[in-house]
Amino acid sequence: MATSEVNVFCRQMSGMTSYEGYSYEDVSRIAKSVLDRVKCRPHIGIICGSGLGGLANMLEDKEVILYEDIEGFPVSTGHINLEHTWKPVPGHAGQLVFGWLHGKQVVLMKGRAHLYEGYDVHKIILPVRVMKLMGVKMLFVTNASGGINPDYNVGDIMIIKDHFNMPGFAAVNPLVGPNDDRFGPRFPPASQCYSLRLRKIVRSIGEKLGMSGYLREGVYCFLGGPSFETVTECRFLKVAGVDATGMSTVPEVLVAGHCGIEVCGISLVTNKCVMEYDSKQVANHEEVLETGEKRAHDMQKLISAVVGEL
Ligand SMILES: O=P(O)(O)O[C@@H]1C[C@H](O)[C@@H](CO)O1
Ligand code: HPA
Repeated sequence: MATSEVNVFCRQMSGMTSYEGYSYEDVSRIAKSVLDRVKCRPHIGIICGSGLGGLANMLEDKEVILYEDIEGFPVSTGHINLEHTWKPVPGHAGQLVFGWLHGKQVVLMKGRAHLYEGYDVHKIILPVRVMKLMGVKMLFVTNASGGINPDYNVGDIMIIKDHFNMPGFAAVNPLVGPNDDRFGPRFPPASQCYSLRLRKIVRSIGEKLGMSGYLREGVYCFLGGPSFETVTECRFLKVAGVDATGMSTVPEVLVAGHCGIEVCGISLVTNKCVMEYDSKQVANHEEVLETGEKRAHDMQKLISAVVGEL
């Protein structure tokens, strides 16, 4: 039985109607069609969060493919503004950029899709499985987040040591659906998603680069968005042991871990979450982008130095 037939069978058996995943054969075809268009053979993948795509400028011998030219790739949905004009989500371009970084072949995602755009979680993670079948062994995932930990400051760089998959409580998990063992096991562990080896390298290089004052290690929480959190939600996350919260990353990390890619997650704390009921402070995407711009250079310096060390 072909995998696509297995998928149909599983759906019929379980009464599922909403599974929108891609079969192993689909992903193989897409990976091959991408590799056919570039010379690069990447071993390292990088996913750039809001405002952090500037890392692409550091690549040499760049080759760029637009997401819209790749079968199945999610494109940024944007929004209609008050002049009734369509605008892409600021900070989220849609380019797959191949090239060399410190002598290593890398593939970089400039922009990613999010649940809040309306995409099914299986669509969001397609690029990670495509990376796997292109030969990627290590993945760096970055994002912008709001600081929950009261000791954190705007501009802090947090090495992710663990995550809290809040939508996972309602079975919003990219591994829901028929499992194909060629990707990974049915019931994968999630307690070691973030490589201790890579965390140590990032920390030691960050220290050498003089970043100790704003380099942290903590827990990232994934929420669906697009609304920022209420005060009560932020207080709940603090009690749960969360240090910073955002709207991405966890689906990609779960899928990378499932298929044996070593993962490193780095989060830029772009704003402080509102923890007081009578506060006049409000979270907003402009602040996220502004902090992203200010710290983009440091984030790029850190990731490129780590890649150089590998
Ligand atoms: O792709 P990331 O997680 O960096 O994007 C962040 C989270 C939301 O999409 C948006 C909120 O400002 O930026
Ligand atoms: O405060 C925030 N909350 C959720 N997502 C975010 N992304 C950047 N900042 C935030």
